[in-house]
Amino acid sequence: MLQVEQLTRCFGDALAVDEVSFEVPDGHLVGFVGGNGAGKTTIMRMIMGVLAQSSGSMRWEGQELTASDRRDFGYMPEERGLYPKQSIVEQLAYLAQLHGVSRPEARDRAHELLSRFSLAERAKDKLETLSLGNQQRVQIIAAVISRPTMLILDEPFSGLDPAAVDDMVVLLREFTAAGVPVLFSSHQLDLVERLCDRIVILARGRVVADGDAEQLRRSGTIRHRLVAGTDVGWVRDLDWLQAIDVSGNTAIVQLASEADTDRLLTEAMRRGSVRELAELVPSVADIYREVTR
Ligand SMILES: Nc1ncnc2c1ncn2[C@@H]1O[C@H](COP(=O)(O)OP(=O)(O)OP(=O)(O)O)[C@@H](O)[C@H]1O
Repeated sequence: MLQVEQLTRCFGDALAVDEVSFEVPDGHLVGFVGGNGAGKTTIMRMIMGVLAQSSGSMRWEGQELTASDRRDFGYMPEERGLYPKQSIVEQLAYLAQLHGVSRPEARDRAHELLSRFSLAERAKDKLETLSLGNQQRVQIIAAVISRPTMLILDEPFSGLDPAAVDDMVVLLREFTAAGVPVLFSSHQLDLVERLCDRIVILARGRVVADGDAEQLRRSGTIRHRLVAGTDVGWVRDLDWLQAIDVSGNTAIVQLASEADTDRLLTEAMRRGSVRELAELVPSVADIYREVTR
């Protein structure tokens, strides 16, 4: 498990990361979201030791995170790091060899991963001859080829087509199933909501929400939709609820308490037939907008 505690980073007078704490438990996929400049890349760089923290600490398996621990981490940096003019399979195999994998085994792994990402035919090509999305697939392979103990991936899904996203999801799930903690950043909130065991939302260098998708969604403002057999304009006259949107026989309302659901249903039935009274739980994207405002 990786634990980040009170991590802070200043650039001159600017506070880029402000006392950030969160955990990436073993076997968990943690999604890191936040607007441009929220601090995601800076935090990942500090975890990887590329950038020093101004204060705070990081722990790995309960002990202070060391350079030796980090050598076994797989990292996909924002500034993608491979050589454009070198053969793909050669540089992937070389990366695995740097981690002590024998040359034949390293080449086998490279070929296997390339074929999983539908790039078997391009193995001997130079990286720069691939499309950007396919280069991205190779960057992902580079992060995982040495079978890391932890994965830190800075926007690994950006630029991938839906098939590559699916391949990537399967791959990440294999790592988490083996107990590896995975932290990745993304702006694709639907994907984060669907995939992650835990979501950490950052705004202006601070953690503004942290939990699983269900916890986050339940923490937001829950509204109700009432659909009646006739016009529901009368909802606007009730002073114990907030009418958000009323149109014809449908109204979206915000109730002060759970008990008011029964009250609204009774009121609606007194006035005619009720077709639907449903809870509208916000999506993670709604929560994101609410907490990063
Ligand atoms: N080397 C640096 N020197 C000065 N300021 C920096 C440096 N690196 C990052 N920052 C500042 O730190 C803040 C956080 O930037 P960071 O790149 O971590 O954000 P991010 O959440 O990864 O954003 P994005 O989604 O755009 O990639 C920004 O205000 C940025 O300008």
